[in-house]
Amino acid sequence: MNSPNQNPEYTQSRKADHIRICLEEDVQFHHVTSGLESYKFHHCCLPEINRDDIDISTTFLGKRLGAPLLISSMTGGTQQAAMINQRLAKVAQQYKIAMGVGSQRVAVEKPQVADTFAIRKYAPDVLLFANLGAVQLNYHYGLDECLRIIDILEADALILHINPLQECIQPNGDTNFRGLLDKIRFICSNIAVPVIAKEVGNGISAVMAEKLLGAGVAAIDVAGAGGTSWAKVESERAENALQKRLGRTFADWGLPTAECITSIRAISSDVPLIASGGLRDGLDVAKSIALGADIAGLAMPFLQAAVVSEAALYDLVQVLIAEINTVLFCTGNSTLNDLYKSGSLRKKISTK
Ligand SMILES: NC(=O)C1=CN([C@@H]2O[C@H](COP(=O)(O)OP(=O)(O)OC[C@H]3O[C@@H](n4cnc5c(N)ncnc54)[C@H](OP(=O)(O)O)[C@@H]3O)[C@@H](O)[C@H]2O)C=CC1
Ligand SMILES: Cc1cc2nc3c(=O)[nH]c(=O)nc-3n(C[C@H](O)[C@H](O)[C@H](O)COP(=O)(O)O)c2cc1C
Ligand SMILES: C=C(C)CCOP(=O)(O)OP(=O)(O)O
Ligand SMILES: [Mg+2]
Repeated sequence: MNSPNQNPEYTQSRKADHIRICLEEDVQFHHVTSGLESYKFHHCCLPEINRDDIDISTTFLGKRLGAPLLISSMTGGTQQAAMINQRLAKVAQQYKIAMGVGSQRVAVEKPQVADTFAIRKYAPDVLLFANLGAVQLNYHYGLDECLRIIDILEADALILHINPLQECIQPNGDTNFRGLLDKIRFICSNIAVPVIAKEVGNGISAVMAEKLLGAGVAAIDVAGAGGTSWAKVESERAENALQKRLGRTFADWGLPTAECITSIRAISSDVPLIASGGLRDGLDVAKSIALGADIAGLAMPFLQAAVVSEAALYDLVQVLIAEINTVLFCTGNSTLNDLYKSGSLRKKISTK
């Protein structure tokens, strides 16, 4: 008999739990922040540019984006998830921003739900990321499964998410992480699309980024601490007091997003770098870019808008774009590259 964590119905119901818990419970970090609030842009009173001339387009992994934004990997596998993915894909296409889907393990275990991830038809021009837990490579998954999930999405890249803390708290979580770097290396050298290594809200350090890049990973999504806490989410799913307590104890564990961005950019000037984890507005996005990220991902804000309506998603992206443009205007920069090079972002002196 299958253990619960290899049971397709169990995986599918976990996907539904994740959406419900994220929307209904307070699962944000409380005591650790993204670190972005410690930075402030230096205001420029005379920008000497026309706001209409500002250009926030960029290129990531060879594809042109209208703005440096990513809808972070979230969902798939249920009817509600299909609706969410469809809405997200349409807004991504409208604004030419990047998008990831949630872990496609459920589609491997239960092929009937593969179509809940099949969003290419709604987003023909969008940079799309497939998604799988790296740990599955220790649980009978290999090249075939990776190729299958890339194919479902006609994805431009494959995200391997790395989530040791979440798997520790998750009832029946997959916690054998032994030897994964070599398995990631094998996948990287045997598939045609780039592989992105991504955490889920606890951050990737410079040391680990270096190892992952050495294994052939093409890009890093830091998914740092300060936003959605997956220890809290899984603690809400706890089946006993120990699991509940474990989730509480580690609710605020991880490396803040700002720290991950600066430390990884310091060891590599050219690694394609995604900032995410606790980014909540266009100011956070602009700060991330100024710190060295190429694009910035948000999960929770997109989920909250997606369950309201497609119109709410259009509103959200418009606001994010207006906020990024306003930062560029009020710092006197016309492009994202100018912003990065300008030194407009300063670390605030602690007043404590
Ligand atoms: N670490 C955690 O995850 C904790 C979560 N909680 C949850 O908060 C709710 C209310 O708690 P209660 O005991 O009535 O007391 P309070 O709401 O008065 O909070 C007591 C302490 O817990 C912190 N806290 C409250 N909510 C959270 C949260 N969601 N995440 C992290 N820290 C939090 C508060 O810090 P601040 O207000 O500065 O964030 C405060 O220091 C309960 O649902 C409880 O499960 C409670 C304690 C710890
Ligand atoms: C409902 C939901 C489901 C998620 N599922 C996945 C997933 O399957 N794979 C993954 O890599 N990350 C997943 N994430 C994590 C996000 O991509 C992101 O790394 C994390 O939530 C931190 O970003 P945030 O603070 O903007 O929410 C999920 C997030 C949400 C809100
Ligand atoms: C939800 C997040 C943040 C990552 C994936 O969680 P799961 O552990 O539920 O994903 P799979 O095992 O189904 O890949
Ligand atoms: Mg998992």
